[in-house]
Amino acid sequence: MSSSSATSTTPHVPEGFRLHTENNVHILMSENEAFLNPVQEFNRDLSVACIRTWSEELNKLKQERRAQVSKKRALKIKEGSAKKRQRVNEQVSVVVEEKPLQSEESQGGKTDTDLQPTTRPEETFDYNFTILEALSATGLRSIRYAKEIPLVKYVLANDLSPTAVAAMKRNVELNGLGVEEKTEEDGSARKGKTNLGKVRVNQGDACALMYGHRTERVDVVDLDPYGTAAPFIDAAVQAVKDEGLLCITCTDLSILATNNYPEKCFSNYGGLPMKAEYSHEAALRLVLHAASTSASRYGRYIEPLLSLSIDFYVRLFIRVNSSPLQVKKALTKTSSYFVCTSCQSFYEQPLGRVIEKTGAGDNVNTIYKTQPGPTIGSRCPECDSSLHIAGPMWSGPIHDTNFVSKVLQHIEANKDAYGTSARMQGMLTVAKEELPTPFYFTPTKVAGFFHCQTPSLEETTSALLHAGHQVSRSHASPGSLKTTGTCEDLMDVFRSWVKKHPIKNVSETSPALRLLAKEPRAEANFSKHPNSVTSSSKFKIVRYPETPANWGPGSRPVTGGGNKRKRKHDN
Ligand SMILES: C[S@@+](CC[C@H](N)C(=O)[O-])C[C@H]1O[C@@H](n2cnc3c(N)ncnc32)[C@H](O)[C@@H]1O
Ligand SMILES: [Zn+2]
Repeated sequence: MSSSSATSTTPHVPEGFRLHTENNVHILMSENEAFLNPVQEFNRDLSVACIRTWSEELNKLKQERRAQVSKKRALKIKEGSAKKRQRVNEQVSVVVEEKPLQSEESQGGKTDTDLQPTTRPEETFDYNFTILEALSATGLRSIRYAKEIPLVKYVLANDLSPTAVAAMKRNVELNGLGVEEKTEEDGSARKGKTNLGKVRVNQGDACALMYGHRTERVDVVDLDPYGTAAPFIDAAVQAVKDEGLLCITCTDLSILATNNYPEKCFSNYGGLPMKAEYSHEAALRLVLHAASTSASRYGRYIEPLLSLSIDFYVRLFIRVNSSPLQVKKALTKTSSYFVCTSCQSFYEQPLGRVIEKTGAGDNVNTIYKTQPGPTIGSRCPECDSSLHIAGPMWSGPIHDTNFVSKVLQHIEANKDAYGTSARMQGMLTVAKEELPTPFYFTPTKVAGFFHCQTPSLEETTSALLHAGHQVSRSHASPGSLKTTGTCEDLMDVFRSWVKKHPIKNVSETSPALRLLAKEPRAEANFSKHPNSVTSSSKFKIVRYPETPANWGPGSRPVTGGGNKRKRKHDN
């Protein structure tokens, strides 16, 4: 069961409402009042697990730091009292040289240990943290955070729509999180006020609220809007504390992961999307780019902890910190890509580089330079087709393996706490092993470019491993592989494959012939490599589950201030 104190009894459902229950949180729904997408349970489960893991790690860190500070302070006091005693002794010995020094006991029974500050034992200190959910709708997510994450101090749940806010207040009460507030005038208790409890409801514009928290920052900001989160990112990166967590959902994959609206993608994320089977990873990198450039403006930088492409949306968990040095390095984690219009080979064009020069006295002078380019000619070296530009986008790692392992451990130990734990385990196991290098491919797709029979995942993996490259899966697509090899290395594997499995009936104009016009630099070895089975494929886990029922971002309710009809770009 959920780790929270759950409301176990089914509440009374007033006429005109229906009850939605997710993980012991009850939500009253009425027609067109506030938005709720049941398919997003996976998103909410994942968010509870990630925020909880992040908070427990931060708590440990704060406890360690506190213990160190107390230790140092105690040592200083000890040193101070020893010196003081020495000074007193010296004075005494000068005045009455023959008089022996007093023992500690005779100084009123005080010892060094007694002079230390009376600090609480470190294990009793817990860092209770705050969450700001900028776009809360029914409040389901905020209520789950408040009930299921032990270290939450309170959640600030906000929505622009008055009807959503009314629903939220009702749901907070329904789940036993409303508190009584004493009125200032007569001190009488009024039931139903929600601004002091564990979920504090606010009606207002998300950006206005977040900009209001620029000085008094919160620990976690969660953005789960309709469509794009882009208009909220600038305010969000400023509202979150150092070491804080920024959680972002974007459902506008028609913009982020296709080439249909490049102008819209550029205006929202500052980079261009790509048309390729790996465009969903590009979508993640474009959102990270938007977060990184926004953060940089305020002397802050991002560390992606987990970046997932799921069903019809992307969900990212990003740590935010301040450091002028790391801000400068953002340039070196940003690239554009040239993508072949036929065979989807990609060529990275990094934007910046760091040069470190050691000067006099071993002083290291760091200089930032632009990268030379172009890194590629105007045609694809593999098939001679034209190339399109994508990005700039984030080119650094998209997950923190250590963090993903911790989330996995938490889910494994709390399987019953989540409705979607099997799927979470599957996806995170793949994400944990994912190579940090950009993009993935599927043997099926590449075989399609060659018009050849498809080698199995094991054959493709083995050939790449035998050639000295690393291989992993990608969480973003079933049957996909990532490799440290170049696109030429991959194409050579397929050129070798075609020699063993010749193709027939290919038209003279087919790009397949152009791909085969190049000889492979070495003959690929398709025999089973001992490392070809990654641990994620050893487990019987749901790595790539079926598309859930009622799949999709859902549609907005038609009434209420912030709830307008769905726009063209919303999904
Ligand atoms: C997709 S729903 C949120 C779903 C919710 N996070 C969940 O997990 O169930 C988006 C919400 O954003 C609200 N909204 C839209 N624009 C807003 C703005 N500028 N400020 C605050 N809320 C806004 C809408 O009223 C809607 O309730
Ligand atoms: Zn090509």
